[in-house]
Amino acid sequence: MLKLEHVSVTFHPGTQLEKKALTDVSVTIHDGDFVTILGSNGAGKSTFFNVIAGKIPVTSGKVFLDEEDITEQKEHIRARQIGRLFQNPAMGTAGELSVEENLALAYSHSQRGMFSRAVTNADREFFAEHLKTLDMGLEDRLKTPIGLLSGGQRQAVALMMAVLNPPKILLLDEHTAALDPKSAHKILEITNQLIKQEQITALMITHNMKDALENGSRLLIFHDGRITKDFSGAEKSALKPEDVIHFYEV
Ligand SMILES: Nc1ncnc2c1ncn2[C@@H]1O[C@H](COP(=O)(O)OP(=O)(O)OP(=O)(O)O)[C@@H](O)[C@H]1O
Repeated sequence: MLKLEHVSVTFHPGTQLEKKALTDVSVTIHDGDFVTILGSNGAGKSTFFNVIAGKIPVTSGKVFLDEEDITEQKEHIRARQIGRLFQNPAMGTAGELSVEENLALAYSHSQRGMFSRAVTNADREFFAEHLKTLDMGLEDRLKTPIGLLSGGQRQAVALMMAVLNPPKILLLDEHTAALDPKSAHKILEITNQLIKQEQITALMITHNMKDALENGSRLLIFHDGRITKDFSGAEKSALKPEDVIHFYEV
């Protein structure tokens, strides 16, 4: 369970550049939730993720993961329990290293808290077995430098890197936005498959309203640094794009 209590973030406080990015955000994300997140540009969605990941400090408020207060915990420590994917698949993967070396780096860090690119035969088999479930032929490209893969293939590997040792929380930060429609669809399909298979608690920021409505079990809408709507269950299922666009302004 992830809980934010009265979290506010103000950038450059007390200066002319002062900007309140989050204002008194309180929310509980339950185990097994798959939360999609919508909101206009500058609404505070990425700041919300940065607070959860420990990339930026809160100005006030608290963050708890499974009852543990992680408000002051450093980003690299949280990274063992909180996975994150970005719009650009190049972020979080090392282009010059092979697919299997990238997987080994992620796996060793999540398992033992240290980075090792060494790959044993058992690792190779384990990685191939997992990649096979994606049905993209990536199990035959273990030795390929990841920088030579297409954006969609690279994002699929990044996704696998994030879930090989399933994190408590998976943050998906517009992770399909830079892909062509077919690849974006495939990555979203794989995302759903892995979340379900590994029972991961996930949050996904998207600007694609259809994706936000058709995926996940809960929808949060951000506006001006606050969560202004929180839909789940049948209420979420009944939502239509024309309902949602109205909430961007509220
Ligand atoms: N490091 C920073 N320094 C100063 N202001 C910032 C910083 N990061 C974000 N902001 C500001 O905080 C507000 C919220 O930004 P944030 O990136 O969280 O919005 P967002 O909802 O993710 O937007 P988008 O959909 O455009 O990615 C914006 O006004 C932004 O300009």
